[in-house]
Formats: sequence, structure tokens, C-alpha cells
Amino acid sequence: MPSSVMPMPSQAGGGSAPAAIAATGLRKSYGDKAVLGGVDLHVPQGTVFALLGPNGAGKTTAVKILSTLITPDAGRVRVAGHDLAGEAHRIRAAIGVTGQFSAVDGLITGEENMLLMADLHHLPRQEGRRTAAELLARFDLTDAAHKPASTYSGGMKRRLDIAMTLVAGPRIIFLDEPTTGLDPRSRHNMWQIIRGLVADGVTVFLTTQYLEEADELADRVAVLNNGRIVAEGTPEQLKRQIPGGHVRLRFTHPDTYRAAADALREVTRDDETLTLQIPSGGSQRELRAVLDRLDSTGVEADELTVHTPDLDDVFFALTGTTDPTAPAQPKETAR
Ligand SMILES: Nc1ncnc2c1ncn2[C@@H]1O[C@H](COP(=O)(O)OP(=O)(O)OP(=O)(O)O)[C@@H](O)[C@H]1O
Repeated sequence: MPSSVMPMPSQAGGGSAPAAIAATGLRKSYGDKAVLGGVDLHVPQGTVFALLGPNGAGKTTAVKILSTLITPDAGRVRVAGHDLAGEAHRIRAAIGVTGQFSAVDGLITGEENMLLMADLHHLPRQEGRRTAAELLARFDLTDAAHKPASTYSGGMKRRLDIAMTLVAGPRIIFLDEPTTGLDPRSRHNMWQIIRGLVADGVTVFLTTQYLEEADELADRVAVLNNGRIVAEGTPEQLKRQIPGGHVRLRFTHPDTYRAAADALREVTRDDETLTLQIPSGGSQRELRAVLDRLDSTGVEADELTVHTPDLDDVFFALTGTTDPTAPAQPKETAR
């Protein structure tokens, strides 16, 4: 068995795949403030795991513990097959961490940052140069390699940061909010980079406030709220737990609106906006049933929208909050 693999008992949703990261009963308090109140995590090798949570939920604290930066008050942690208690140095050698605050030194060039990292990891000079050049090319930074990093855009700095994390070839990387503050294009670039890492077999532990990001990237998502995991599963599993799919019909004439309300069952009426809401999973069959019923009474809606539950709904249902920093997600598809 490779050293980065640890067997885990089969657990709900986690399957029996070998874990790259496993934690049980993780607790951490600052003074009398309990930040993590008994957290279990299981991240199979070669997968992307997203830890979601509102501001202050304890995501960064969890990452800091798992990446050996701080010690938990209680709990057992194994990363890359090594126990945090006693083998933290082995864990450190096996992982890469990109935090919310960049490790990039703006005064030196991108290439110099990379070579510095290669030196820190004691790579032989030749190998360090080769690895730096390869990573700079892979992250589309070759042209900027000889410019001071302070002249880089936010997206370029973030790419350089991750490239630096990869110099030592970690098989597990922690990305704490990797796309916060990036524009949509840079965010999509970052997603491609993360997908590329996973294609190479790297395990990615990601924290994010962007629900769309977790949906796009993560094999599994855990929602952290008040120091506890309140839900865990694939994005699809989480969405299925949440009711909320519906068809919304909007009318301009009150008479048509009333006729439609009478014709349809199980509608929620909004008399002010002349809108009807019908619970629906959004399948073609369910939509057709609604349309057939409207047709049969000769009523035509002025607008029809289908709302399928997304991670926003999950997040809201589980944490009682939507994150004001998350960008608006287009949830509804006008038909
Ligand atoms: N060193 C510390 N000393 C005291 N309190 C701390 C310390 N580090 C974190 N906290 C507190 O612990 C709580 C969780 O912080 P943490 O940074 O883990 O949350 P987070 O989920 O990462 O939040 P965000 O999304 O805002 O980064 C917060 O209330 C924070 O103020």
C-alpha cells in the first residue's frame, strides 16, 4: 500500500476508498469560543473535497489543523497516511498549502519566487530550474517569468502561488478560498488548473464561499456551520435533500391568473405579482403536465421559469444564511 493511503472503515457517504485526509472528533476553541466542536472528515485519494461555510464557520481553522499549522484541542487526524500527533513533519513533506494570504514575494520575479521555493525544498539546482520552468509554462506565466511579481494581476499572483505550492510535487493540496477576489475569467482559469491537478491524481481540499465553485469542482461537499458538519455528500446528494424545485408562472392579466390558479393544483399564489408557483422536480414530464393543464383551460402564461434547487438553497436551508459575498448565481431558466 502506498504510504499516502490509509484504510478507513466504510462510513456514510464516504465509501471505503482509501483516505488522503481523515479526521475524527476534531475540536478547537479560542478562549471560551468553540470554533470546531467535533468535526469528522474523510477525503478519498484523488478527489476534490469542498468545505463550505459562512464567514467565521471555522473553515480556515480546519485547514490550518489538517495542514499542521495549528494543533487541535482534541481529535485524530491522519493526512497522507501519517498521524498528526507525532508525524506532523511527514505530513508537511507530503502536502502543499495555498492560504488566503499569498506566499508570493512581490519584490522578486515569478521565476525567482519559484526557484526560492525549489531551494526551500532542497531540490538540486538543475531539477529546481526545470521544475520552475515547467510549472511557469503550465500556469501560463512564462512570458511574465522575469517580471517582478508585484506587477502581476490578482489572477497571475494566485496562479504563481499555486505553482509555488506544486514545486515539491505534493500529492495533497489545501486551497483556502483559491478564487476569492478573482474576476470570473480568472476564476474559470483556476477551476481548469484545479481540474488538471485532479486529473494528475492530486487530492484537493478546498474551502470556498462560492457555492457554484463547490458545485463545479467538488466530488464531495461538507457544510460547516457553528463548528459542526451539518451536511456532507456529493453536490447532487445535497441538492436532493432540499425541497424547493418549482415552476413559476407569471401573468399580466388578473383574469388569466385566476383561471390558471383554478386549473392547477398545489399552487402557491402571489396575488400582488400575479405569479403562481408549482412544486416540481423540473423534469420534462412534470413540465408537460403543467403545460397540458394550462392548455386544457385555454390559459397562457406570460412567463414560465423553472427553478431547480442548487447549492445556494442547500446552504440557506442548512445554515440559515446566504453569504452576502457570494456572487449572484443565475438559478432560473426562463422558458
Ligand atoms: N487565532 C485566533 N484567535 C482567536 N480567534 C480566532 C483565531 N483564529 C480564528 N478565530 C475565530 O474563529 C472563528 C473561525 O475562524 P475561521 O477563520 O476558521 O473561519 P472561516 O470559516 O475560515 O471564515 P472566513 O470565511 O471568514 O475566512 C472566527 O470567529 C474567528 O474570529
